[in-house]
Amino acid sequence: MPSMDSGNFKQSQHNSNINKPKSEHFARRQNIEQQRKALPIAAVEKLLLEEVRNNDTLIIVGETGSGKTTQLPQYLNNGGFCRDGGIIGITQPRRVAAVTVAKRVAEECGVALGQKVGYAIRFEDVTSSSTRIKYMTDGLLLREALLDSYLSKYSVIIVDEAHERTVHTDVLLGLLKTVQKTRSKGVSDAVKNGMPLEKHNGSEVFSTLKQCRGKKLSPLKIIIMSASLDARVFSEYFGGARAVHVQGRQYPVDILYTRQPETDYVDATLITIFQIHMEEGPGDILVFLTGQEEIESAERLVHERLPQLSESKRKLLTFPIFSSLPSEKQMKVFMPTPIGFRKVILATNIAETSVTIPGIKYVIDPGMVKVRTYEASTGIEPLIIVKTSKAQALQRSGRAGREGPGKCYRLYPESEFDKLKDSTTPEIKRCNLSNVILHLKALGVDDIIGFDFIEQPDRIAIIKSMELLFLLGALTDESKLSDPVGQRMARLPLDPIYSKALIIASEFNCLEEMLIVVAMLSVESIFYAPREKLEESRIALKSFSSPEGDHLTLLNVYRASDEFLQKSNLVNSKEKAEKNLRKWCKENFINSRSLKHARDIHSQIQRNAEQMNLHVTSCGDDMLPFRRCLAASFFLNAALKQPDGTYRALSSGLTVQIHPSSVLFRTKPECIIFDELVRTNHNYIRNISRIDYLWLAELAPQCYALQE
Ligand SMILES: Nc1ncnc2c1ncn2[C@@H]1O[C@H](COP(=O)(O)OP(=O)(O)OP(=O)(O)O)[C@@H](O)[C@H]1O
Repeated sequence: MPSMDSGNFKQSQHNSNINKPKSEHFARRQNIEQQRKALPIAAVEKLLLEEVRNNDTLIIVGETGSGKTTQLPQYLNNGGFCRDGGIIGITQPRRVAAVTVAKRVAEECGVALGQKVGYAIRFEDVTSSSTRIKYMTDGLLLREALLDSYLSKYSVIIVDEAHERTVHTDVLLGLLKTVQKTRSKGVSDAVKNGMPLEKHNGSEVFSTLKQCRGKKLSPLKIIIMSASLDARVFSEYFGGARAVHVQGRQYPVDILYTRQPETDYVDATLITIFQIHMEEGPGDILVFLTGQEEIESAERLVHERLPQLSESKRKLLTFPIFSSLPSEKQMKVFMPTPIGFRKVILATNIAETSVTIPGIKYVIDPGMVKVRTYEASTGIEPLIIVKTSKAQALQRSGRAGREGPGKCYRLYPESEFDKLKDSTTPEIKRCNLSNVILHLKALGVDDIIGFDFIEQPDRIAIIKSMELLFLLGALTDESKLSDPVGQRMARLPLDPIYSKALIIASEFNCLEEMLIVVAMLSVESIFYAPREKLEESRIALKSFSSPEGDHLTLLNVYRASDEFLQKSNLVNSKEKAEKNLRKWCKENFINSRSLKHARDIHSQIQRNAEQMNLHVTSCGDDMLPFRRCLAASFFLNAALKQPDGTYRALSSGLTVQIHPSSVLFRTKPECIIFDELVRTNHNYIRNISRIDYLWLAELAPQCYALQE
């Protein structure tokens, strides 16, 4: 076993064990040490190190829970791959995995988080100059590449959970391939030029090289990892890279199927939760649902049914986890369950890979997932609920059996499992590519169609997205990133239309308003209207609503909540003021979780805007500049009223209808812009504002012209 670095342990300020009695702390460390030794991967530590030394690219496939994510980076660090200050970077598709795994590994190493072991996610960097093992999201590493195109501080990059094939993972793979080639070329050029090379860990290190701008670079080691990977695809992409399999799983997981298909999977989920609770032994339950609304309604239903149980059986706690939940709330699911209680975690696929949630013994998997799709012909990105792939089902069951034997209840017959797709369609094949293109252009990749993607995105989707970027002014006639609009848009972590709105809002003197509106548009449903209180919720909405539309209505809600919070802060503690705000939200039928998320996004994007020297000024009481600014940025989503009361979306020609939740549902103005198009049984448009038709030709002449 490699020796554990306990050097920082005693001085650590942040170490969670610091106040624990010595004996308790010692027992926990011993326990962790034993757990580490028992992991299947521990038996092949030396072998894996040899493989990494001998291969610049390695693919590792191993069962869920075998120890890949937590152990391999530690083995590499102990094996000398961080000598000379190199960092081992491990990417995860999701923030929650990056954070929780980093915490666990810091604990295993006995160091304070942010020292030897750290993490970085968008807007949160818990690393320091001594960090050697760094967990991060794949999106974050891509952003780092904008600042350092050689990723020169990394000696090894591990792309974890590569089977998920997020759009960020796919772009990252292409980028890493180029970086690896450039860095290796640096070495071979150095050899050609007779430059002395030092041998170290099987890699050559060179000290001065013009191509690398004098930076000390070693060839980059790339490791692709997952439990459910088609190793062949990745191996071929990396020119026949070596693939190794880590055998063995830690604890068995019993898989149970239903006899018949379920007609209502949410109801079947509730029945299964209570069945486990009543009939099975101790252990927490992890449930996979498709989204915030489904989770919140399942949570309500669990609480409605609890009083029907005997008093001793009512000790059931529910915890939701989905991506738009503020991170401190997400972290609650990782807290130990109080003695005598059973915890039910209602999660989206955010908890599907990499994470270990302590206490989970039972997993309920209805087999469904919500995905965004993209129709290049109309530019619509509908969210649809589809069946999971086999790879996802495997990952979900893998969340049980991490601390002991577990059970996974798949709410569909076994014959259905056999029919599932092996893996999920890569996101790059079903998403709007404008963000990817913006990013690649900012990285200096001009020929997008020629970029070496692991799987080529649809050509029409590329062309459509380029067209969109051109119309937004992000690309020049030569398809280069424009300066400053395109350059600035690439720096903002938002959808291109929102980025454009912020950039031009500073010219219209309404950036203060636009920052709020973009933050509010970035979260799921601010308003909620329970069926039994529809009339009351309508009255509440009226007190905020603006005759100009939903954007100004959202602005009114944000400002009213801000005013309330500020007043409350004057006479209360911070906690009390926040509690009062939640009460205020409830009274006004506002989703307090979504509002909190919007407040976080607001402070983040305001910081971005200030860093870019954009002027954060307000248009005051005159909202005309703000509405003109909406027209100048959302012009691609403009629509005109038809005689029958429906609308024609001007850029796609689609017939659309105003969603009943809009404040303009009854007024139906002549010309509008909208934020999104949702496809149910109708093409509904949501978040709408009234504009003047003439503004389109004036503010977006690249798209619209006045007819003589
Ligand atoms: N936060 C944690 N608390 C308790 N045990 C943990 C924690 N994180 C990891 N473990 C233990 O370490 C084991 C290995 O976890 P690790 O994430 O390294 O596995 P993995 O092979 O990467 O799995 P996956 O493919 O599911 O991500 C887990 O099965 C669990 O027993």
